[in-house]
Amino acid sequence: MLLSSRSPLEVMLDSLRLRDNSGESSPDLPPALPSRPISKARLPKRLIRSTIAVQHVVSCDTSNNNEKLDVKCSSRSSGGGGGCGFGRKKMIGAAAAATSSVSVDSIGYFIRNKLGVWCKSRNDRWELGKIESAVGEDVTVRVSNGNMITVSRRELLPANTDVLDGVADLVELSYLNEPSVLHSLQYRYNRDIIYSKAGPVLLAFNPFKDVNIYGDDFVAAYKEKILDNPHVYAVADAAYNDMMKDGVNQSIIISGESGAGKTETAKFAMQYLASVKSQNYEMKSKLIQTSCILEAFGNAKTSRNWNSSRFGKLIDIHYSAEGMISNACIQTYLFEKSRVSQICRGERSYHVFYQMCAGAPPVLKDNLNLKMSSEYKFLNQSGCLKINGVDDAHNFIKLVDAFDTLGIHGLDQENIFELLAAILWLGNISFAAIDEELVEPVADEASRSAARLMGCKMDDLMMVLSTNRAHNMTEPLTLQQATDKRNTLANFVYESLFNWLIEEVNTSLKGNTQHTRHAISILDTYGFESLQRNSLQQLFINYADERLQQHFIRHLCKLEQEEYELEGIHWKKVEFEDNQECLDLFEKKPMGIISMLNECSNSSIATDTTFTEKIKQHLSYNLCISCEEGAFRVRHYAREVQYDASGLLEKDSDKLQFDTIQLLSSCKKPLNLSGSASGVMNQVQAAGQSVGSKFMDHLSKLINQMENSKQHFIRCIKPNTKKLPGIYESDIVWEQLKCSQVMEVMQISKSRYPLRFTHQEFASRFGCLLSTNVMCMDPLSTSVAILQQHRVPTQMYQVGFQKLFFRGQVDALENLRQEVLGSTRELDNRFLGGRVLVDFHELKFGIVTLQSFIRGENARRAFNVLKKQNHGIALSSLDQHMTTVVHIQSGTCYIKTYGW
Ligand SMILES: Nc1ncnc2c1ncn2[C@@H]1O[C@H](COP(=O)(O)OP(=O)(O)OP(=O)(O)O)[C@@H](O)[C@H]1O
Repeated sequence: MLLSSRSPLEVMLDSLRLRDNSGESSPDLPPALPSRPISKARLPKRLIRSTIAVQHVVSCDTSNNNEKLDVKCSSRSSGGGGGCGFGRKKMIGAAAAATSSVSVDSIGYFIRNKLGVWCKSRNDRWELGKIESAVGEDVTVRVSNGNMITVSRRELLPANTDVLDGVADLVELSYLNEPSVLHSLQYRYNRDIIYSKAGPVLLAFNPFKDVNIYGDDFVAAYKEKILDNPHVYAVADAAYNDMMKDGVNQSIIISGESGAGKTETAKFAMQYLASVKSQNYEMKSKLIQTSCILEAFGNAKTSRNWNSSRFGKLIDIHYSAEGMISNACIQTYLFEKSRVSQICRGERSYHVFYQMCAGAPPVLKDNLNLKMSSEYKFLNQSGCLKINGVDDAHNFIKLVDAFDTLGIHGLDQENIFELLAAILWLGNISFAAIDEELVEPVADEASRSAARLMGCKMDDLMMVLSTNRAHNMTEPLTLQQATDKRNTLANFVYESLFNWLIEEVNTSLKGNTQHTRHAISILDTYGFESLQRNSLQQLFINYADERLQQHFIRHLCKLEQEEYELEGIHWKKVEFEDNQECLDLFEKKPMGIISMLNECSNSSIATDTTFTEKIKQHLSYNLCISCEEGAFRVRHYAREVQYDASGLLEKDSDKLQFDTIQLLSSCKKPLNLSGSASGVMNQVQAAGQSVGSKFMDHLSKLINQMENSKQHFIRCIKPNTKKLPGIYESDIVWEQLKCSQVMEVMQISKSRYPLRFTHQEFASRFGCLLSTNVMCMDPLSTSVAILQQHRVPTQMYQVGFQKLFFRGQVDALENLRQEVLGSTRELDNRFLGGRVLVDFHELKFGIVTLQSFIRGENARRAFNVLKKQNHGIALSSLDQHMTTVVHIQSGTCYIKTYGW
């Protein structure tokens, strides 16, 4: 009767307790609870002898009788019969038995006890249900809608108890299986709780709606620790506090698919970091306004996201020693310039074009000869000019405000808009046939406006668009060549404008570099892309994504486990998929994709076909690549993508024709177009570096910068492909969790030891907690003595060759240490206080004694003088009188000093 009212968790805990007590392995074992590796601590010999059996109290408060289970751990912790020797890979005896029982994820226990399970239904969906009966391999389950289904026991997974529904950190789930994790996340998502922790990673679900959890009040609540549930503000707060406390640079790495919410998350993190301390108002508003400019010029509507960032960015916010923002800097990479002249159906070019056409005031429109967006070919080619719910005209006003805040004023703004209009007019330049194949540009409103707005001669522009001039030879152009040349020119002008703007924004954010101490960097990466036609841009985006994924698993899966292995502590290795092979495909020198691409784009005889042949010849050993006619497929960690080889080399070499550079150099507009043209020429042509190899260098610098900082990871998740609120598509979510190896990271975190000290560090930090004199002991003996004296449960730590690893309990030791140090300080103060008082009295006594002697001496001298003057008149009576006065004076001084 009593048992029937108990929760399944309680039943399981009881069963575990009974098993532990009896020391036998029951056939009715529950499946693995969170694994608790056994301590490896071996007591140094000296301590083994002297230590009385240490009792580790394992609290099992969940049992009905509230009984405490006292496990005598002296043999375990002393490394005796249990074989728990310190610092070697050992799992013999009790420890080994524990491990094997932990690894048996027996569903049998759930079946026998008719507990809650997840079962895979016929449509391949996980359903929650209760075991009804079992015959052989077949198990009948009553699912949540009341229906009975019969499945094989292999298609069952243990379910967590209801109390664990919607836990803030998924690592707290007893069973970390696919349906349990998905269920927990859905539970939270349905309640608009979009942030959850997956161990060290923050999972951020895109709500596709306003969830009212941002703004000054929330910033204040996280700052003052009134709120501490998972949130991007909490991550930013941790980064800020770690920077201030440890004096180490921090980075917040935000990743996820396109449209998962990276840019929004980065904005919220920046908002918090700009407000965390009452910052300089000007710097704060400048920082916040940069997003408006970056989004107008670098974001566009794509099929996956109406506000997709078409560049990667790293924002460094530098702080002074007092925690005030001193300056900031933005680095961008892989800007998608081809979007200026080519857009897929249903997508848009950069927002700023539409904003200007919709919102420019009449005077500016006249000056630019500006038409509606529908009249420009670069904009109308995709059949999409508007975005639902977005007011381009209003955003234009916000853009101008942002320019003003960042100090980009009057003439510069005019020049920016002139270049934007020039690009639109360039797109409208048409070509007329001069013979069957060759063409020349038409001298009309479009070419006139483009030349005027760029500040070059119309004839020069016409000449560049009708011929190729090289080595004193002039060749007329075909329609395709002329169109490509025009588009390359437009793309280049826009990219130069974008780079110029980033420089201006950085100048404005320069602030006070002298007081800079440390920085927090926010990395908002490109999301993985797989389009219908994938070319160079997608190849590099996906390579960058692959690189960052390697960084993610290296930090959260590889390094952690390698350290445990190196230190020889007990650790059950969590297998994860390493994408190193795919990365080698790109990075290997001299025969990786990027090096080969670089070599081919610098060669005058290489073609796209010879490039793919080269790939086939040199990389076919790598299982992550396969070649086809005019294309190759790469098996990325996220999914397989087919890349079209045509045009790859040209895009990678990114060369401007010589006459185009000359034309740009002659432009009168001051936004450094000519400078950019020669700059590009110098970088690309002189150094012989292709876009790909430049990007690879840039990316490795970026990764190095992050390696040298403390890292905080945020993984953004797209809950559905419809981009709508309230829809949770489990398979879409699972795909993202699986690809990014979040499940493996959680499994590692579940049993990881987040705190670690070298023996030396631990001994010197907590040595003050030992009651006996330990000065002669080595650091390991001291450390173990501290752990034993303070009864730190063995499942809370492990002792490695050089380090101690902790899962917790260090806070308690730290508090004790503070108490001990606090009372020592008080004693010191008391002692010092008494000492000062004694010193004061001694000094005072000296001064007063000196004073009395001086006064006495003065009086004696005055008496002698008086005696001589009165020639012995009443000499004896006077003599007696003076002597009495002097004695009285000296006596008074003595009494003043010492009292009676
Ligand atoms: N926390 C949030 N609250 C409200 N809406 C959000 C949030 N995060 C994302 N969104 C919505 O989702 C859209 C897409 O988000 P965002 O642009 O940040 O995605 P992304 O991952 O940066 O995509 P891309 O890689 O294409 O740039 C946003 O424009 C916004 O409408």
